[in-house]
Amino acid sequence: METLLTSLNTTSIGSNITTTTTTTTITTTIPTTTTTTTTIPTTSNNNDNKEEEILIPSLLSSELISNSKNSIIKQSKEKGRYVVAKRDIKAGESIVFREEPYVVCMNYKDPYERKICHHCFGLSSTTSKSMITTPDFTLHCETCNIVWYCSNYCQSNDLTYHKHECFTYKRMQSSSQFDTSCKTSIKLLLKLIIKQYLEIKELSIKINNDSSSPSSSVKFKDILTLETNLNKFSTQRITEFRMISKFIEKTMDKEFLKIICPTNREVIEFQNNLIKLMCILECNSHDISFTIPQSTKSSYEYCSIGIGLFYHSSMFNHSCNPNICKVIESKQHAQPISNEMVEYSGNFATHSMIAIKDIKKDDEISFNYIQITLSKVDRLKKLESAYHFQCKCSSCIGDINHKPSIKSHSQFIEKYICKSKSGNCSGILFPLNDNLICNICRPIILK
Ligand SMILES: C[S@@+](CC[C@H](N)C(=O)[O-])C[C@H]1O[C@@H](n2cnc3c(N)ncnc32)[C@H](O)[C@@H]1O
Repeated sequence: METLLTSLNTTSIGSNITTTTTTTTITTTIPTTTTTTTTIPTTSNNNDNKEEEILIPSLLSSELISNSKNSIIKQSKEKGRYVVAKRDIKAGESIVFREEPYVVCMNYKDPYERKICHHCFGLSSTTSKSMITTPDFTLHCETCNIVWYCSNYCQSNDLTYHKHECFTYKRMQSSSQFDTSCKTSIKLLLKLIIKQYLEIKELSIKINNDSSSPSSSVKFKDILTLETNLNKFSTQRITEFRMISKFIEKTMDKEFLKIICPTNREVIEFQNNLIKLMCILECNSHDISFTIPQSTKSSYEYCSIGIGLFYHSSMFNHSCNPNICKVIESKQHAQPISNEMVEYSGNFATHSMIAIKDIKKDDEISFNYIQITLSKVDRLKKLESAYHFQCKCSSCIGDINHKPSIKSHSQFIEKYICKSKSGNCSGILFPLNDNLICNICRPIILK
């Protein structure tokens, strides 16, 4: 069968920030989505031809974000939902603070797959200056040989997911049907399905125990409200999605599938849902990128090592002239948490959306899904093919050869690059409570 070249590739929705001293690039990646018609409210019901902006307070997503003191969600027919500043926001402030991924996975066959824990995303060494000399983990799944862990703790916690995905991983290795990036997307898709399964199971336990502990976190039903752009994908692409869907259905544990889709009708729904989920992942997933130490002294490279789906961060639209960027709290220094470091809970792929410019109340808050240093023609082409929209941002309207200024990015980096560790840490400082913290060396730096 034909290889799915670049299938479900993670096109980055992200800001690219490059430092001069190190090669740090902050890239947020939201892969393209396909939309499901039912759950996403549109403005078209009553205003078919009007480009009217409306607030959508009743929408799940906006309920989840409603606690934000910084932003509110609006919607237009042309741009779908988008985030708007509720008040003046200063450069350096966090817009969505410390959002943990709903699902996350390491890239398939990533060069660093044995040096970054597949569960917590912590690095195998917190001191090594070079990834070449950083030791490989020894703990791994001996059945599939795809997942590697920093500790028994992470391995046993990951089992909740891994026991359901291991067989598919194994089959994926010998399959020539899909390319590497497609296999990464399949990994993330599996996590999404397993998460759905775990939620169903959790719910039934709660019902049986008559427990009503409320949970405020993002749920699978919220994920289904993300943009899918379903009708905008080519027939060929949907055919590719169907192949992936069949592969997953064939390789996943039958008992497991029975829980998700107990009836025949639900099996068909499951197949259609997989297509929808693939669309959602394409339009909404983010690159997980870390600043990785290189062999040259004080040199770092920002590398994409995985992908994740972040619900709240998926509400931000793209602009080639962005006013926020995403910073991953790479937990490279997870283990040696000392008294002077913050207590950390959560996944190391947790990220923050940070203002890189002063933003005025009522301004749209957006970041760049793709590299803004590309030419306008290339940007428009990429956004259209990967995210299914025509960019009409200030940088795209006008001169065909115009390249957006990256001055604001460099200025931001200048100000928010960590200068600790004899001035060569090169992490990114992000706000935590009333302080700033470096995403690499993690000492608190008072604002
Ligand atoms: C991550 S979602 C952003 C939120 C989305 N608008 C929604 O309603 O859920 C990405 C999708 O939003 C739309 N989008 C993002 N930026 C846009 C822009 N500048 N203009 C028009 N549509 C945009 C595209 O359909 C894109 O695939």
